[in-house]
Amino acid sequence: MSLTQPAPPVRPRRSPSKPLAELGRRFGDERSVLGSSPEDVLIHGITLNSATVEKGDVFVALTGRKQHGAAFAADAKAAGAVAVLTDPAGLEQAAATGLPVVVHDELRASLGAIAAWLFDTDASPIKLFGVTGTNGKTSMVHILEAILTQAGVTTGLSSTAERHVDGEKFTSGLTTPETVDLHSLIARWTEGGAEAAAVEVSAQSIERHRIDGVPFDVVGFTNLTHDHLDDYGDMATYLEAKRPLFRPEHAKAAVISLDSPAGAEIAGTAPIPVQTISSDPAVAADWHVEVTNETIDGVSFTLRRTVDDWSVSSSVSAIGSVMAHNAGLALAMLSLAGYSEERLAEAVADGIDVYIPGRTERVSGETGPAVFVDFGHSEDAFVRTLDAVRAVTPAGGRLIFLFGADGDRDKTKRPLMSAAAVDHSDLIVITDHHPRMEDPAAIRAALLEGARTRAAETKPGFEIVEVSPPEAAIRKAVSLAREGDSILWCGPGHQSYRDIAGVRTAYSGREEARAALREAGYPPR
Ligand SMILES: CC(=O)N[C@H]1[C@@H](OP(=O)(O)OP(=O)(O)OC[C@H]2O[C@@H](n3ccc(=O)[nH]c3=O)[C@H](O)[C@@H]2O)O[C@H](CO)[C@@H](O)[C@@H]1O[C@H](C)C(=O)N[C@@H](C)C(=O)N[C@H](CCC(=O)O)C(=O)O
Ligand SMILES: Nc1ncnc2c1ncn2[C@@H]1O[C@H](COP(=O)(O)OP(=O)(O)OP(=O)(O)O)[C@@H](O)[C@H]1O
Repeated sequence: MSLTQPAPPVRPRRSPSKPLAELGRRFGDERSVLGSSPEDVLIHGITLNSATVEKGDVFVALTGRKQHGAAFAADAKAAGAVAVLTDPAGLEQAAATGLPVVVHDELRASLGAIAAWLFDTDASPIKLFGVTGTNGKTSMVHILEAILTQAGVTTGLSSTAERHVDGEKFTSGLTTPETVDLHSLIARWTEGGAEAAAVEVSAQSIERHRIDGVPFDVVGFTNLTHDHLDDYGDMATYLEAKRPLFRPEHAKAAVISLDSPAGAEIAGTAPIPVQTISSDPAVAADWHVEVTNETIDGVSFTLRRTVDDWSVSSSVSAIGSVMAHNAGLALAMLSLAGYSEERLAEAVADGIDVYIPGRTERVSGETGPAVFVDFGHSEDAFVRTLDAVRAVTPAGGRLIFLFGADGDRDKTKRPLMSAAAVDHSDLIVITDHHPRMEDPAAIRAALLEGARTRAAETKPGFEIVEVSPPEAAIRKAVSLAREGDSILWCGPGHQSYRDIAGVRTAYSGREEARAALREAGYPPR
């Protein structure tokens, strides 16, 4: 796949086949132009992007932020589209192609119903799990998948990192696919015989109608902490963007973590059955998670249900107490969905064996410093992952922290990220991440200022190094580290590119870290 093209949606192998006339009747208005024999035109797929059109598709031309999709209707026709579905603003350009055009006033808000009709999503027997929250969504859906697989359940997954179908892995574009792509994915899971699927649900996807018409059985809430304020302005607005997931039109029931203040707010107001979970024994909740051991290979925990004192002890092969909490939340969601306690306990009796791509992922081998690559890009994620790595760093070992910040994203979090870095590590290396259209030196300068201010206040003499580009920064971090030290690199996670001035350049933080270790004489994992 090209780095600049959208990831192609996952489609069912047996394409749907529905008459254009029915699409027009159900969803079009009087301005629609269906041509002379719409009963004979069959729709076999649907897409929002001209670059991913296949023969027989209806092309959805939406009003975008930058442009109108109808500008690409001719490209869609050339690629095999048989009709265009658009809003009134797109009608003229769409009709100019000579293709039949179905017009709908509130197009984005009706795409869920349209996709559910085309893919028969309502008839899918799959148990659907959705997870939202600022941090932990990707980790959660991979943990849900791991537990279900260990319980013998055939499973699908949709995360920021990957989509999983029938044992096959597909590249993700958006965290939560566009509406029509999500319904298409559910159709593919259904066709492959999946019994359950776990879907990561971003706040952006809720408000942009991407999960419309998707009947979640149980949804989970991890936390709400400072991020995305470029999109939402303040935390109250950000919370409002998450809230609709916990309404009957989207979900039948929910498990909500009380570990951030927004949890109690959502749990107290959600008009669906809700259970709560906390890692604080002093907080009243339906479930409690207690961490019992942390090692470099993972974390052990006990999950206990308040009502009957039922408990299960297990471990998860990912480091940090947050991963124990994520595993507890996942088990509580599965229990609420109807999986029996016996089945769940048996599934996790030998631990939860999960690989979460680029989340506190260890890339170092048996010798040299322990090196972890992570996707964290917020203050809370920094604190949690730094503490997780600290807990598995041998006594006397230093924790070296390498990080950058996203360009063109919430700038207000930069000083907070730097302060967290100073507070929770022993030495920091500031570098670049995705500068996007910003000047990378200016982003580093903001991070440096935040770090120097915090260090001057609380840790005089604290060592701060600035190195650009990140390929050089990770080598610098490795050169500074000794046996027994740990290096945590937050930012690149699972990704295989960097966005520099709007151009995606091939690049993998995990591979750069492995190369840096190899060059230093430490065979990596
Ligand atoms: C702000 C936002 O949500 N933007 C989304 C939106 O883009 P847009 O409105 O700017 O689209 P546009 O470029 O004006 O184009 C208009 C229409 O023309 C179509 N088009 C465009 C070009 C072309 O060659 N052919 C074509 O058909 C586009 O598909 C689109 O439908 O519609 C596009 C097509 O579906 C999305 O790819 C794009 O997501 C962008 C990539 C994005 O970054 N979204 C972020 C905010 C997002 O949703 N993030 C969350 C996760 C956040 C997190 O947890 O960190 C997510 O769920 O991924
Ligand atoms: N429950 C949690 N609470 C706080 N931090 C967490 C939690 N689970 C994972 N993290 C950390 O948060 C960061 C992001 O993790 P993850 O990718 O699972 O979350 P996410 O919600 O999918 O984020 P994104 O939307 O950015 O992909 C990582 O640093 C990870 O180690």
